Amino acid sequence: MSANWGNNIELSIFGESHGPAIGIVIGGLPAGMKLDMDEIRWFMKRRAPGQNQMSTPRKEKDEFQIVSGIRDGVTTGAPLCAMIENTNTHSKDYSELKVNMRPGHSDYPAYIKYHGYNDVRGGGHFSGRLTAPIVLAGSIARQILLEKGIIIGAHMKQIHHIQDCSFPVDIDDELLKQLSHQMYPTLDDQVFIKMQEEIEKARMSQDSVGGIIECAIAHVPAGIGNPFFDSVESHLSPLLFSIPAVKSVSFGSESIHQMYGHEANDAYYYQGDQVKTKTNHNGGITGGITNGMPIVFQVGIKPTPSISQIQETINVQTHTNTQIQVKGRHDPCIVPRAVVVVESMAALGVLDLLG
Ligand SMILES: Cc1cc2nc3c(=O)[nH]c(=O)nc-3n(C[C@H](O)[C@H](O)[C@H](O)COP(=O)(O)O)c2cc1C
Ligand SMILES: C=C(O[C@@H]1CC(C(=O)O)=C[C@@H](OP(=O)(O)O)[C@H]1O)C(=O)O
Repeated sequence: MSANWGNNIELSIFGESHGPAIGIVIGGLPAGMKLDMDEIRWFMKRRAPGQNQMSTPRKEKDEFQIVSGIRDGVTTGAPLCAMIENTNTHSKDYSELKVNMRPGHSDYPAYIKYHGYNDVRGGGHFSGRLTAPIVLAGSIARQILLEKGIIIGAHMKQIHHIQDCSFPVDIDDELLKQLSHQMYPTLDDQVFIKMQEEIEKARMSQDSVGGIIECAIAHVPAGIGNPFFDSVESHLSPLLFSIPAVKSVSFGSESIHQMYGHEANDAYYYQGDQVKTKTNHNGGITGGITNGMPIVFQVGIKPTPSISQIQETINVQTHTNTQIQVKGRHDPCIVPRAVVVVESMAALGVLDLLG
């Protein structure tokens, strides 16, 4: 298995959901950066499981230990290694899943690729739990980016059929800061209650729902990125697609393909010395290169695969068709906990792009 990424920074994640610990090694961080540990803890809390009925009941505090790369809270420039213990595993829930493959999860392809040696407990190395170290690394990246004036924020754009508004063209820094300090950010504050009801409805029917997260990265200067293979979209997408359960990534206005050219083209204008566009349907990127407007993208997340309804599947030991009823503790919807994961991946991607 390979779990490494990055050109200018280097990320390597490790661990399994039911192993002793999970963690990350980050190389290429600047030396002399004072880390705000309380802010890192806040972002970790936004993702942590077990906080209410919208989440898996598995309670994990997600306290972290930084074992290298900082001294007296300041980065030394050496690779930073951070670890998070797994403290609340119920591995018995997974005893049947070694042979009965969960539809929608990694079990069957992983069984084939790793000849049955892969750890299925809690999703093993495929687990959404591995996004905890990603949030940790992303929180550090955000602090470095903020020194350059770059601010990131995201909101729950859609849960099942319930929709929030889209980002306005002029995204206020205060709005992004406010979003990233909310546990479950939406632009329309009336919509969250409906989203919550939709998740609860799915949970009560032993089912799950998915949705869309929309993210904005403000103040990335114009001129970052390359044409073709290393366009900004090409650079951010692998990180976003590596979040478990992400099935789509799109940049700019979701409806751009339904527009006429005169609607899709973002008209330029000068505001003092600053070049801006009147609309931002291209999401701050044209020709693979940033144009100075906020980078805006949407990430589509599928419904959680592990649901407790009876489903059709196969038993790979007996080679028979069978049925499965998944036990254990699962998120009825991944979206609320994944907002900060998307923000974190965005931060890591932009930090790597800036070099
Ligand atoms: C934050 C987060 C939490 C998740 N929680 C669960 C869960 O409780 N149960 C589950 O079956 N999948 C959960 N997933 C999704 C699975 O890990 C994912 O669907 C699986 O690894 C298969 O990968 P794929 O959906 O990308 O194909 C979660 C993902 C994330 C990002
Ligand atoms: C623990 C987390 O989420 C887990 C992600 C997950 C999966 O299959 O992705 C399966 C569940 O694991 P378990 O059966 O051990 O409770 C979730 O609880 C977390 O995100 O921190």
